[in-house]
Amino acid sequence: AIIGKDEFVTVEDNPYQNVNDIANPDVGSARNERILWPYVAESTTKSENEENETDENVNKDVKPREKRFLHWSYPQSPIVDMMMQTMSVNYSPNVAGDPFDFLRDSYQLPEGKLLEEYDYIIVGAGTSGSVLAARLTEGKPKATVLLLEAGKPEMLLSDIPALAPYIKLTHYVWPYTMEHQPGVCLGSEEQRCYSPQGKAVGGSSVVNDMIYSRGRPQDWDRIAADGNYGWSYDEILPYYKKSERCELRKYKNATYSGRDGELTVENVPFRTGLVEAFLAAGRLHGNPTIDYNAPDQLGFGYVQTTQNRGHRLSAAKAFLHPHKRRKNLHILTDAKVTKVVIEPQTKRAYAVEYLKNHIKHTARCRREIILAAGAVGSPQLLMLSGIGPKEKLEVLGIPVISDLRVGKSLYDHIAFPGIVFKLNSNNASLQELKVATLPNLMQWLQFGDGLMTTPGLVEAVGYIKTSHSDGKVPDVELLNLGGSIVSDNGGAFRKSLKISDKTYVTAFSGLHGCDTWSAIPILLHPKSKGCLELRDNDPFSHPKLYGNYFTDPQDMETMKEAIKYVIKLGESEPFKKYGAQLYLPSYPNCQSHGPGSDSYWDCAIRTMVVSLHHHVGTCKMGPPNDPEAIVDPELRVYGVDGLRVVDLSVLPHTISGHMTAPALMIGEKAADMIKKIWSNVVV
Ligand SMILES: Cc1cc2nc3c(=O)[nH]c(=O)nc-3n(C[C@H](O)[C@H](O)[C@H](O)COP(=O)(O)OP(=O)(O)OC[C@H]3O[C@@H](n4cnc5c(N)ncnc54)[C@H](O)[C@@H]3O)c2cc1C
Repeated sequence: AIIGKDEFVTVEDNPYQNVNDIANPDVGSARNERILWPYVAESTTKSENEENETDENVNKDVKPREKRFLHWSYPQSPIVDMMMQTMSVNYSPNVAGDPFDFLRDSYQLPEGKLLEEYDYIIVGAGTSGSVLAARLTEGKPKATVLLLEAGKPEMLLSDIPALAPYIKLTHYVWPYTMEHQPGVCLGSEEQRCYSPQGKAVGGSSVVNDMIYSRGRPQDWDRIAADGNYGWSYDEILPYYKKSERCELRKYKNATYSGRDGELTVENVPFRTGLVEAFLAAGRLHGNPTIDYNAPDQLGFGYVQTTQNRGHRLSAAKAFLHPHKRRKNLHILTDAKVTKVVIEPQTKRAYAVEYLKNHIKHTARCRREIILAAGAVGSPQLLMLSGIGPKEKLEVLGIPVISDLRVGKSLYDHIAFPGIVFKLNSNNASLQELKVATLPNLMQWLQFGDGLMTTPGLVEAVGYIKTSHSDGKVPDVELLNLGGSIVSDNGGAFRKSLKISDKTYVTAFSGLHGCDTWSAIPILLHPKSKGCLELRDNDPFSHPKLYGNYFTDPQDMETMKEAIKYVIKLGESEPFKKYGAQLYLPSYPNCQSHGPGSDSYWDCAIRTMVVSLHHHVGTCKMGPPNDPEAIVDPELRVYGVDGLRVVDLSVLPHTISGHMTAPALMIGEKAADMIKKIWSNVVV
């Protein structure tokens, strides 16, 4: 049964909800009994926006739950391939000496060897690079593409949404750490903020939290108004729609959603009751419950994710895996590009150097080299290849090809995961001991639903404008969790943020085993500007990343206001039934500040601030008269022929949302621009 507005599932009755079960009670309950999951939900709360939605309509929209084993559409490893499709072993290793290679997906060269020369070389099979490669190799005439990726293909474990925090601790990331900044990230290991990026076929989409959000129309219109033709919201919307296959329960027929793309966007099939409290608290404070990607509405909404029936859908799985046998698409994994080779006289990029199995290779290209190595990898490669600030390159002994301000701007979304409410309930929040069970794993394997589908605890997203916003776009996002930083008792969640043992244990260990709730405020448009520099001329060194967080004092004020807003939500009526009490951690370095005082929050923020790893701006896009621009609005590098950058590094500043959807959109748009330019050339 679905209960009425303003009523809530009581904590004692039913702490958890499985959305599919609610929609299909007949199918759901029987199945759940069989797979031993004890917390079968019977009810949920209707939001105000769901008033018109009859139970019948909801049920009609939701696909019946099916077993997945026998018809899984994109198997994840050769072993699974083998189990599901054939009885014969057709596996040959990708990387000699990698003991886990047999568990990973594999990308073999279709005819076993590389070509002498390619039409396009793409560096980085990440979020943008995957979609770009897929589009450039589809249709006719058949252009040849070499896609070079430093990381490895994904595997079954990276498919499980609940394991997102763990994946960030594996070799599927470049473990970048920001340079030390006094007074910031005081609670992080070595007092340095951690900012990993994905290193995998699929890039950061293999390690991210799967949240799908597109930013506000005004974000894109602002970018266009700065002289970037083709980037207004109306012009980019078709590219968002092109990738998307919208499977949202309520909004799949929205005009701004895509239905025929490869990237499934769906709600998480599992929710705790806490998300209803968050949305209800939002409504009480004037935030309607909406589709937060709707261009004309601002408010709170259930999280939308890049999952396909409860499995992570990385860019690789959506755009590369289905085309791995295309003869004109050659994908090399574990291949780290070290340099773009540019003819010094003509300034034309014609080859890349890369290392695979410790052997240096050169790959040549006829038309274009496209860097899609991400907001850290792409500027690093440009500078190693002689494109960057002259004075810096000369110091490092790198011959200068084009003197551009590469890396001079670096923006990021930063967040504060330290607001925790203690609940006087049992089983209201997600706790690792209850999530990480064999029955839950079996449920996920069989049906792709249940607790394993929760993406790093995130259940809803809200956008607000503080008194510091420009009035046009929200300046804060709230990430609502079905738990908090303590939900795994100091395990992968806080380790993936590199919060130090000392800080964590002193501040939070008192909450171990307790039910908790948290919402994380994120600064969407920090004014503080960071930068990126080469550490040296070794392509294997990590570049220096300077966050310069809170160097503009307004950022601190915005964050404090956002924290107060979350506290207001947590103290409002919908959370009363959970007995929610704000917990003020005693951080080791903040003990001289009265708990809850303004200076306490200042200190707490400086201790617990974390990066959301949403770097942008390092290869800024801009018109020719922009002295900071690295690429033009068609993403061509100024001063060099045959070289583009196609990833998030080109965005001039942050947008009001997360970054996967924009990275895919950039890949789609770039593919169209490139195809158009070369459309008259016969291969
Ligand atoms: C831990 C984490 C969580 C996140 N959570 C979310 C979220 O929930 N929702 C959301 O929308 N966004 C999220 N993001 C952000 C988003 O996933 C990324 O910003 C986006 O995917 C970046 O896309 P990209 O194409 O620019 O780069 P990437 O996807 O990072 O791709 C770059 C690729 O280039 C490769 N590469 C780099 N250098 C070289 C080289 N020299 N040679 C060969 N290959 C190279 C890398 O290995 C990588 O595979 C998260 C990011 C991270 C890291």
